[in-house]
Amino acid sequence: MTEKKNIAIMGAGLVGSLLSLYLAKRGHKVDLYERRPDLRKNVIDGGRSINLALSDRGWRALKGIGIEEEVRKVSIPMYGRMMHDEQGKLTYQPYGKEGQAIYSVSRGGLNMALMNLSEPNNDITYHFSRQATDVNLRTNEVQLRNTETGSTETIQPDLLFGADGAFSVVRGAMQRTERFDYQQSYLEYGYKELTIPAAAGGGWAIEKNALHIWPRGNYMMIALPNLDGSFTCTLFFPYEGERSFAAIQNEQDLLGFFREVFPDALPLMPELVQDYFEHPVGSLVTVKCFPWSYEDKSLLIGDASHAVVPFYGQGMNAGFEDITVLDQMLDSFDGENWGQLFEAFERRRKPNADAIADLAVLNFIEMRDKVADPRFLLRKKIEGKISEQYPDKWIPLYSMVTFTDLPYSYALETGRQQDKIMKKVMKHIKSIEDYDKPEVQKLLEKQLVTKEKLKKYDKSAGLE
Ligand SMILES: NC(=O)C1=CN([C@@H]2O[C@H](COP(=O)(O)OP(=O)(O)OC[C@H]3O[C@@H](n4cnc5c(N)ncnc54)[C@H](OP(=O)(O)O)[C@@H]3O)[C@@H](O)[C@H]2O)C=CC1
Ligand SMILES: Nc1ccccc1C(=O)C[C@H](N)C(=O)O
Repeated sequence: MTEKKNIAIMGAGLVGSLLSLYLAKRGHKVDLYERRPDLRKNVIDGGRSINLALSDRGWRALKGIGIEEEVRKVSIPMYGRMMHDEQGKLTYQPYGKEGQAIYSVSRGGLNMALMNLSEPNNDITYHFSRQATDVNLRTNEVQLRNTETGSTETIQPDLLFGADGAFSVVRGAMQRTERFDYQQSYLEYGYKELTIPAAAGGGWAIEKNALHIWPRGNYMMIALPNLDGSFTCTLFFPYEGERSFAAIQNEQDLLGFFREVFPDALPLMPELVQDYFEHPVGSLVTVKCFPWSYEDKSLLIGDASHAVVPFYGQGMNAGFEDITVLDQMLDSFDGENWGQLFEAFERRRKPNADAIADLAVLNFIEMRDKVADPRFLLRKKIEGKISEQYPDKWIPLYSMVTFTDLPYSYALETGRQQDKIMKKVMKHIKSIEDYDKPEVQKLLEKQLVTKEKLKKYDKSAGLE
């Protein structure tokens, strides 16, 4: 049995809260420190939360502590993308096979569910309005400031987990150590949260079980359904340029722009002007760093070690998968050398974190631009056919990422190979019927990734 440790987790976001349950389950005493007040008692400042899309990796981690079913009840399945063109005409692209979906959940709601689940556990204690201001990695001392009273205190846990998000203070301390790699990049786009309220008679004003996209080339708006009948919309828009946040200065600019490019959405958005001018513009950052740990004392997890842009809907899922992997590794851990465990963990997760970061940026181009192209949609249909015909040899990239636990790095690499094959295949395709043409079938037989090859991925990079 592993020695019982006093563990401190910085940040009680989704990853910190879930991690606390997994660690307490193993008999450790866990204290969480969160700079925000208790979100169950306070309304958190609105206007800056992109809706979450839970998919298989996230569900697996929730299942591990037995709350999958509870969360499923408050989530809305989205079976595909619904594209709205400039005339309001709709096209649809399913995400996967029949019945496969990603699930819209509210960040606050899920965070609260995790907190409520932890609270009765005597080994888990939440400390709200406590901001970590400095960390001494060598002694594992953390300075905390009470954001309500201004008082300060110092804690010294046995183990420290940095689950304090993209701008992690724990990581900040690691950045000041020798040979710490750190890279941060911002997109030239920001986002603004807007709303489509529930329809007048109740219910959803547009298709409930889809993720809506208004793809417009170099920018887009999306909408994800909420339980109360509303949709949370997010406008992803350049900071500068002819069509940009900078170009919209007043109500007239805003309404003129929406009338022209989102004509079917405008009548559904009575609060548009207020939302737009009141809500801040959020920035879109990718953070890559290495290592993620310091000796046998501290480990970064979730966004603190790998913040990604939201376009694949995988940020939370990747953070939750960190926990699944760590938990698996704890199964065979002798309880002795935490430093070794942390190193093995970061080595295993880093290639996957890098891969999902890159995939997320690529998915922005797909969502804002490619999905408006009929050739792209045809290609997706053809891929669906290939996968139906050769289920062991071809899982589409989106499905590998979203509906399997194959390592993200494997998905990225295989996706690149598939892309090459699809370019050749599409030369012979004008309509879906062409799939059965002998030249297409012959090409596929020759080109297809073999069953063996599909299986041959580096297991050390991901789940076993
Ligand atoms: N839907 C959304 O709006 C967002 C979704 N996410 C999703 O959640 C996923 C998992 O995120 P996770 O890794 O949990 O990170 P999060 O950013 O969600 O959570 C980190 C938590 O730590 C708090 N925090 C930050 N700095 C300190 C500090 N110095 N001391 C104490 N607390 C601190 C943060 O407060 P604060 O928030 O005030 O910084 C936040 O509550 C992301 O990948 C993303 O997909 C993340 C952010 C926003
Ligand atoms: N949750 C999100 C938040 C912001 C932007 C995209 C998403 C998605 O989930 C996109 C989805 N995976 C898609 O590819 O259509």
